[in-house]
Formats: sequence, structure tokens, C-alpha cells
Amino acid sequence: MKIEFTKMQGAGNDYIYVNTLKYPVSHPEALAKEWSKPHTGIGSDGLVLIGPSETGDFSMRIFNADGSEAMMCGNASRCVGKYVYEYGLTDKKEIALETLSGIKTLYLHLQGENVDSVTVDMGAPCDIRTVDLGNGYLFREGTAVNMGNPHLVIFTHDVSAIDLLSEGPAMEHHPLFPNRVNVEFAQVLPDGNVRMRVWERGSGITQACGTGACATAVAAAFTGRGKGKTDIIMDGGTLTIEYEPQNDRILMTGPATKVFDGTINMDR
Ligand SMILES: N[C@H](CCC[C@H](N)C(=O)O)C(=O)O
Repeated sequence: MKIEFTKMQGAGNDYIYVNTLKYPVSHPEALAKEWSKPHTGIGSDGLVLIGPSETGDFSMRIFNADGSEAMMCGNASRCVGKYVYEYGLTDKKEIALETLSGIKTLYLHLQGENVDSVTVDMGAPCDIRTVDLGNGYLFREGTAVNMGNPHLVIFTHDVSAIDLLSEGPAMEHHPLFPNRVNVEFAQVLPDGNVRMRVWERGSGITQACGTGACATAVAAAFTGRGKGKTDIIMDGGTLTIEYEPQNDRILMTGPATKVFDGTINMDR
């Protein structure tokens, strides 16, 4: 059976989007793995399913490139906003999106007929704590933050010097995080904005991570490095994060971009 999909990216974090109202998907874990492969698949950081919702306007499920299901994805939530508006599933510019970590509100910013950026109310961070990573690792200390999904933020003076391919997996599988963790290496710049590189649980190096950008801003505030509105500059683009520890929410603003539409066979 041939189904339609759309490849979209937010700050370079690319996913395959399928409208399950039209094409129900019964085995997303296997498809995420197969389709994410760059040479034999479509090539992506994972698969995102857009569906109906009883508590919100739409629902989103996200699968990493290794087939594991994630609770939340910041970059995908913006792209879902663009998708449902531009493909005529809604004419709302404020959308309640149901995720495994609760309802997130999307505020669409239009350029003519098209959505070019989206602000997402990402809710409140939780379980913020300093963690001792122990001996035998490049860094001794990090900040754990839960943004609906787990993150470990490590501040360093030179983020370009980090060998992500070895440091990323070492942290993802650190014994302190039995469910694995998304890892952000962050460097505060002279103007207070932050340069960040990410290793995602289940997808490896990605160009950007929305929940990771939020976690980085939270960790910066928690460790006395923060400012209320911070640009988090990643390899694939920049997200603006608004966070004040006394407030109960984080606002994330950034681009949402369509790459192409395609069709693919669902059964092999
Ligand atoms: N790229 C995503 C996060 C995916 C999360 C996933 N890697 C996990 O928690 O397992 C973002 O923009 O927030």
C-alpha cells in the first residue's frame, strides 16, 4: 500500500510526517527504523505521526531513528503546527497538541498563507538537579532536566572541541540514566546566548533539539548562567527560549520548514 508522507525540518532536525487520519500506521517502530536510514530509506531523525485527539485539536507521536518512542519533541511540534495548517486540517492559529507528556499549545506565525515559525508553550520543566557523573568521564558534573523527556546538560568552555560521537553515547548510556538520556553540550557566549550541540537518545547526532534547547536554557538559569530570553544556537539553526524560573512555562520559538512530499510503500 502506497502512503503519502511529508519530510519536514525544524532547525535541521528532520522527521518524516504521516497524517494517520488518512493513513493509519500499525507498526511505527519498525517503519521509523527503516525509513530513517539515509541510504536505504527516506533519511531522517525519526517518524512523527499526526492523529486525532480527544483532549486537544490533534495528537503527535514521535519515534526516534532507532524505533524507540519519545514522549515529546520540540522541533516536531512546530512542524506539526505547520502541517495541520498548510494541509488544511485546521484554520486555527492557536492549536492544542496532545503529546505523551501532555497538551502543548502551538502559536503559528504566518508569512502570507504559510506558517514560517511557531511558538510552543512547552510547559514547565521538572526534576532539575545537579548530577555527579563520577570518575572516568570527560566531565564530572551536569544538570539533569526533564522537559517531558529526559536531558543532561553539560556546560563547557569550548563546545567545538567535544567529540560528540564518543561523548554522546557515553552519556546517553550513563548508569545514572537507566532509561537513557538526551545529551546537550553547551557553551555560554559573551552576549549570554548559548552555543549548543546535541546527542539525542535514539537518534544520535542531530542538527538541533527543541526540548534540548529548553533544557539548556533551564540548566543555564539553574546554574546562574541564565538570562530570561536566550537564543540557543545549534548546528542546524537557532531557537529562542523564554524562561523565568518563577514562571511555570517555557516558550520556544523557531522555524518550521517543509522539505518535500513523497509516497512510499508501507508493506515490504
Ligand atoms: N528532537 C526532539 C527530541 C526528540 C527526543 C528523543 N530523542 C527522546 O527523548 O528520546 C526535540 O526537538 O525536542
